Amino acid sequence: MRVHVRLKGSIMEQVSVNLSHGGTQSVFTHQSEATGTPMTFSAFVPAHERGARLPVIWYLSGLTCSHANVTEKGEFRRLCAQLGLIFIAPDTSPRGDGVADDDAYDFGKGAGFYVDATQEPWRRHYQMRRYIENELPDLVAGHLPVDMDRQGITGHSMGGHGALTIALRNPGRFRSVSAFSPIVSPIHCPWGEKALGGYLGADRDAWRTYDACALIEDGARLPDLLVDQGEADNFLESQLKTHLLTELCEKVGQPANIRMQPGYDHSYYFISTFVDDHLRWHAERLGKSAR
Ligand SMILES: N[C@@H](CCC(=O)N[C@@H](CS)C(=O)NCC(=O)O)C(=O)O
Repeated sequence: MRVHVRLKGSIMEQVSVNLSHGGTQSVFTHQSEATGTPMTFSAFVPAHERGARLPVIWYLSGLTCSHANVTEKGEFRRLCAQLGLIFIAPDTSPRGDGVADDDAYDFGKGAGFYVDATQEPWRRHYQMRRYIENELPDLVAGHLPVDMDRQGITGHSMGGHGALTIALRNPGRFRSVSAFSPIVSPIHCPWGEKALGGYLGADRDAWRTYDACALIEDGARLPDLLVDQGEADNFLESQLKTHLLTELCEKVGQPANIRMQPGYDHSYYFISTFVDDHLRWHAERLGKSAR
């Protein structure tokens, strides 16, 4: 079934829709003004009464991912249906033949790092901050039954970095913030140095607004924070460096529940194990659904 939904002059195409746990799991595409490309995202909407508006969780994915990874492997739908949470999963970069790319998995397509690129050849299409912070919320608010006063944000790895930095830069927008194995300080790890250097140029001061630890050091705060991190994650020591966030939160009095989980790795087996905890944690802070 393909449905064209037209609103406010924009067209969002429903590429697929499947009934699941009584709600609808859809995939949508639309032409993005921010990236200048078609963009795809998935949306789970629980069963709800006509006219009801439900709280929304934004889930930002990690390196190499599209909307599909968490949609297929995240195991979030049963509890989202029970708790009445809409779950939105965007893509991680612009896509298409005319979009600049790199052979490496950690730069270019699938690795947008949720920044607005300023450098060539990236700046034309790699405008993921503007897309995630502004364009997609406006589109979703206009088309789906979301209550934009009850938003939570989470993400995995590069997407955990995205969730933390977007929440820190937009105080008051998100009532709940969490992350799975986030990159807590891209300024201090090879993935981040490569991406921020490539997309933003050599001036490291320009990177700080894309670094959760730097934003907290510069005074930004979250309502509170839940993080789960596997202790058997291959990327923990070299890239994720969870201890930097733990120590900083303690130092500046930022409330945070940062949990190290013995034996768990970086995969969706880990995420799907703890996703229920995160959804309940968000639901507690987003209040009861009106349904
Ligand atoms: N082993 C991966 C490294 C990248 C990776 O682990 N990506 C994580 C996010 S940082 C992921 O979610 N991958 C997709 C999946 O597991 O479905 C590769 O080289 O492609």
